[in-house]
Amino acid sequence: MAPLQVEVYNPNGKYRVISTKPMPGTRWINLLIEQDCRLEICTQKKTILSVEDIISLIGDKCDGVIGQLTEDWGETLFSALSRAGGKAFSNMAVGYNNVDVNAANKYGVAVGNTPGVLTETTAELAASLSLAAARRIVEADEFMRAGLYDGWLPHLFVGNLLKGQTVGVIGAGRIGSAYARMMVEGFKMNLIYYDLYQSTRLEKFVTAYGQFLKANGEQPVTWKRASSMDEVLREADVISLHPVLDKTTYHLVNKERLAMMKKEAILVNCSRGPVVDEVALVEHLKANPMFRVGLDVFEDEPYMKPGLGEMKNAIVVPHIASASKWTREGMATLAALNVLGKIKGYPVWADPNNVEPFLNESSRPPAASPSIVNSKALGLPVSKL
Ligand SMILES: NC(=O)C1=CN([C@@H]2O[C@H](COP(=O)(O)OP(=O)(O)OC[C@H]3O[C@@H](n4cnc5c(N)ncnc54)[C@H](O)[C@@H]3O)[C@@H](O)[C@H]2O)C=CC1
Ligand SMILES: O=C(O)C(=O)CO
Repeated sequence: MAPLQVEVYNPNGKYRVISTKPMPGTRWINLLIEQDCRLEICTQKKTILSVEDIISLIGDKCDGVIGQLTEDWGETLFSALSRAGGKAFSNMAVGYNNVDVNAANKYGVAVGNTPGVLTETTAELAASLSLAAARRIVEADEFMRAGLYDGWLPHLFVGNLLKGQTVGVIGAGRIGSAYARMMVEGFKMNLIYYDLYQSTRLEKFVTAYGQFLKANGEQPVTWKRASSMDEVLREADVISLHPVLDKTTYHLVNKERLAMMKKEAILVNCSRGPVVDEVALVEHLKANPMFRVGLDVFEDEPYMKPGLGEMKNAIVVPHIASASKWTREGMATLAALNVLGKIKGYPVWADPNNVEPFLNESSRPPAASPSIVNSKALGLPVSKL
């Protein structure tokens, strides 16, 4: 196999760090090279690197790797990294369903992710898809560009008014809660949510906003924590999916559950494709033309299941929910600092829900790894900062 193309920074650095892709911004590069890392960025023109590609990048000596959510980080890669002396890996993503954390534990490799910095950006895309679906923006845009508009008509592209409707959130963690707040405050929707845990902050937010509306003579918004996911599916007009992908959430939305939803409901997925049974979804879209979806993620990325691309009632975008400049640069910084922190023997940041101090460009980041998902399993020290 011919060696993959790489760009090398600080060739005489003591620690060899690989990034399997070029990432936005330069701060992450500077932070690594200032701390004695030789950085090799793979610049090969190939969107998804195979396990063999990554093994060849790791080579005989490698201290840490920054990788992507499209890569299969399992036993083979962690054993290769460990043989090369590596102790650190970070996904440039908050989701890490592409990583076998048990395999990483076996080889003593720390696994980093990038929470928080993408919360609002991802929630904003979910909100955009919700609005685009409710008001049929993509269909209307295509109609206009096709030269079909010949004058205003009372029935032209009639959609749904969100105000006063119910928004349903499944997985009310960081992103799900941020999305819920946007839809409740921005569009005065009532909230129903389902999560394994209670989201007290979210509940307090909706209560306070409802009181504010009431004090101003408006209809107050309401919230409800559902006791089952099915309750959300039956009651909500717009449903957005934000859980992690694991065994419990695989095909969470299947044929039976689609059938429970309102005929004119909107379903948004900015979590992971396999949370929805996409074949069942295509059938449901065909049978229910007023049901609409906004999808950022797909079961077999980069592919769509047959028929999905032809459905007028589906809006599809290529996994761009975290794609704002600030967020992507911040993700690169967090991923680099996860790897650097482990290499330098720094402790793990105590609160992965507050990574702001790492993102402030005018000061040095704390001497810690921002977010290591297997820190407990590896018994890593926690920062007291
Ligand atoms: N489309 C995109 O570009 C992006 C996708 N994501 C996806 O969004 C996911 C969530 O991210 P965060 O909000 O930061 O994570 P988080 O950990 O704060 O939230 C996930 C929530 O899902 C809940 N959950 C887990 N299992 C569940 C179940 N069976 N039923 C209902 N809820 C369940 C958890 O209790 C938690 O509150 C990531 O794991 C990732 O897969 C994240 C960022 C960008
Ligand atoms: O962070 C993630 O999990 C993504 O899907 C991309 O931002």
